[in-house]
Amino acid sequence: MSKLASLHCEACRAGAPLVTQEELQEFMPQIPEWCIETRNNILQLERSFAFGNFVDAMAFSQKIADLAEAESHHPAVLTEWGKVTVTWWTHKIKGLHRNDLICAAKTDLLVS
Ligand SMILES: C[C@H](O)[C@H](O)[C@H]1CNC2=NC(N)=NC(=O)C2=N1
Repeated sequence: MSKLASLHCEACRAGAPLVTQEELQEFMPQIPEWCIETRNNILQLERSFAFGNFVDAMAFSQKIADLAEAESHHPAVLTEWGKVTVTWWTHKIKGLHRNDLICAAKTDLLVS
């Protein structure tokens, strides 16, 4: 298990620090399948997962929901036939927080 995946989220609060470039350089190698996207000037972590059908995609989506509730940190999830796209960012600070890196790493562990 990566160091990131062993961590837990802290409570989201306005004014929390955005993830730094140094933190990105340190942690992104632990989540190599994830891309950093910028939408409406908000940095987001995004990865797609492939499945053989819709039922498996939905089951994986439920695992993500369970993770989100456990960490009180929630992604955007697009569930399609054979594909789930997961996007993590922190709404309160309109950008990336360490929580998002942690949840991306934990999301990778959900793939059976
Ligand atoms: C009250 C509740 O804990 C907060 O609104 C949490 C819920 N989950 C969250 N998830 C994400 N991704 N960003 C947030 O700012 C956020 N805030």
